[in-house]
Amino acid sequence: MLLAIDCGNTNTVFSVWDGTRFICTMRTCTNHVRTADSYFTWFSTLLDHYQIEPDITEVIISSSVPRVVYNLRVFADRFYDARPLVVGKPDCLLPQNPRVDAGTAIGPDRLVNAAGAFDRHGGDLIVVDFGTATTFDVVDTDGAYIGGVIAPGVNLSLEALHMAAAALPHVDITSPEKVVGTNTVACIQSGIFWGYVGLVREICARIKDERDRKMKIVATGGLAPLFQQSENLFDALESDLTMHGLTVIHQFNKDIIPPHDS
Ligand SMILES: Nc1ncnc2c1ncn2[C@@H]1O[C@H](COP(=O)(O)OP(=O)(O)OP(=O)(O)O)[C@@H](O)[C@H]1O
Ligand SMILES: CC(C)(CO)[C@@H](O)C(=O)NCCC(=O)O
Ligand SMILES: [K+]
Repeated sequence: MLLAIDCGNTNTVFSVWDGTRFICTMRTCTNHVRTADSYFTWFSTLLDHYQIEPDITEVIISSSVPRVVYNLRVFADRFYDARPLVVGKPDCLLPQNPRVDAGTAIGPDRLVNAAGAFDRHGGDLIVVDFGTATTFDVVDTDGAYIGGVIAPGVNLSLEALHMAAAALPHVDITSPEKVVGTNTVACIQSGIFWGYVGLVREICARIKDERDRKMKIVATGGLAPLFQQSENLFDALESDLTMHGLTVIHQFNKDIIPPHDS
């Protein structure tokens, strides 16, 4: 079985793929001081809890935080005797090569999203991911990642207001019914929610204009459902898009490099 690991700047997600479906998904905070032993303690405790005994033989990692990769490599090697594929490293090939400015270190999560979305929907896509950052990944007709947009994430924007303004409390995102808030919390919620609705609409419209073609908008990330329920901004909503992309990239590398006998 395959263990797929997606390390974002806020959360790290482990999912076990049995070849047909994800049999479990576990989430922890991203922390570069976490050791291989500590990942295993956390992971095996949850596997015990769910009474799952997966036969993990392969590991793939996508990490937006370069510093965590070392300990995850040690984790894969020590506990599963596996040499992980790491997205963005030269030995991890992508189904389609990205077309961006030379020297650009594209976020592995964006490459993975592009591969996962192309596998499910074909080309000419905008993938919107509501993570620590809100990213837009543009996928060309042939499935290549060709660039996109990076905006601050929803929770980051809420936190920034609280941090910078003495009188503004920490507020959780919600979809307000009205635009005009009649208290401080409602005013902030309105600014963030409707502000992001506008941001998503405007950026997608401008990408379609610039590309001069029809494009499908696929959304993922924790807050995508909130925007979809209220405003129907996306053509598809897929909570497992990054994990799916990891299985696609893993399979692609397996198919082109058949395992040795012996
Ligand atoms: N209704 C909601 N209100 C507030 N937070 C929410 C809500 N629904 C989901 N979330 C949050 O969304 C987050 C999951 O989002 P996701 O995994 O896409 O991004 P992330 O972990 O924040 O970012 P990254 O992947 O960059 O680490 C979780 O932290 C969860 O608490
Ligand atoms: C934009 C984030 C933080 C989103 O997770 C990540 O993809 C990243 O660190 N990207 C590097 C820069 C780039 O993608 O162009
Ligand atoms: K993410």
